[in-house]
Amino acid sequence: MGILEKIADIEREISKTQKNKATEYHLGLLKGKLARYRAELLEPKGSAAKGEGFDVLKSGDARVVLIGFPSVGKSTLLSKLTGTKSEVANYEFTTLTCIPGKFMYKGANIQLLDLPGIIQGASEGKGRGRQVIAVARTADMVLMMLDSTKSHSQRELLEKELETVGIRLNKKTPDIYYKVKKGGGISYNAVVKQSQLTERLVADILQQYKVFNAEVLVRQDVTIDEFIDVVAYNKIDEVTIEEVDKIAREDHTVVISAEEDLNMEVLKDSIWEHLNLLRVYTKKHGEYPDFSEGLILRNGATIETACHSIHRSLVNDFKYGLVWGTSSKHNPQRVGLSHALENEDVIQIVKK
Ligand SMILES: Nc1nc2c(ncn2[C@@H]2O[C@H](COP(=O)(O)OP(=O)(O)OP(=O)(O)O)[C@@H](O)[C@H]2O)c(=O)[nH]1
Ligand SMILES: [K+]
Ligand SMILES: [Mg+2]
Repeated sequence: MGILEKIADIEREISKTQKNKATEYHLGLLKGKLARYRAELLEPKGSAAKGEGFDVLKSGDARVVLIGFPSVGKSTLLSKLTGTKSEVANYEFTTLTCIPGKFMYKGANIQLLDLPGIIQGASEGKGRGRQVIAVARTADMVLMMLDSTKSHSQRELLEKELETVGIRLNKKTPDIYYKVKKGGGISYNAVVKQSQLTERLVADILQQYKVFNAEVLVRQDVTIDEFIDVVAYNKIDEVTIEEVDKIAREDHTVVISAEEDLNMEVLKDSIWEHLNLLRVYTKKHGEYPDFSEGLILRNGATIETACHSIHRSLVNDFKYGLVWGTSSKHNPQRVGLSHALENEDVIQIVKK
């Protein structure tokens, strides 16, 4: 009998078995067996090793990837947030490939990817570890998901697993460019005013990597806060209010119940915050801004970036821009292409 048939057999038996005290033990055994077979399906063999079903086209303004141990509720969350159906079941390894969905928040189109649960040893290729991790690398943000009913050591285990493969949590790669030189020490150049980074700090960090001569260019304000990831603790409907309160106090944590629809807006908001996207509104001369639509831009965007996202050739016709908002010194401020935009700015482009 093939493995798929064995799985189907057990699933049939589970669905036929009435759930009560007397059958509890038997059902437990069946679920364990099912999880083992499904784990086998996950082991890369032959063509499956190439990662079929994991190559999902990027779409939207940003990509968020769900990573967590089996059965924490990743697929439940995907279904809830995006309306895309991803199989949900109370046994491990229900999801075997990458399932994409998308949701809109504050005008941004966010792609959310559901993946198989990762297991300890994923970093060495266990389960679909390699494929899952390869997908995680393409993400703008990794959303770590944990089960509130399980031991708190999970968080550390998961972080360790990801750090082993170089997905450094809470430490998003900042936009720093450096070129190693033969001599001359460290030459440091920041295009944007730095609130925390200093030449000395950069030299110290590089020294740790045995780099003593390099040309360093920093293109954004590198702050510690930018490196923070979001951890979602699911199934809070299953634990006491005291427990929820305790978990919620951990850093960068959102407590949710995907099934009971608890705190979904808070989660979406943390995702938005974490992605560091900007929403900028455009207006035409003599008209009110269109607040129903906006341009979704990356952090660090300028008037030039905004022009590109409005129309390919707009930059060629650009005379000057007008800006109302927190990035302008007065309202409106007349600006050039290099003016850096901030969230909720309103802009008007004046053509030649
Ligand atoms: N009580 C409770 N149960 C939940 C919640 N979210 C998911 N579940 C249940 O947890 C089980 C696993 O959910 P899934 O969404 O399949 O979990 P998963 O992380 O996608 O699992 P794998 O794909 O197998 O790794 C199912 O029985 C869900 O009904 C929740 O918020 N509260
Ligand atoms: K599951
Ligand atoms: Mg799943």
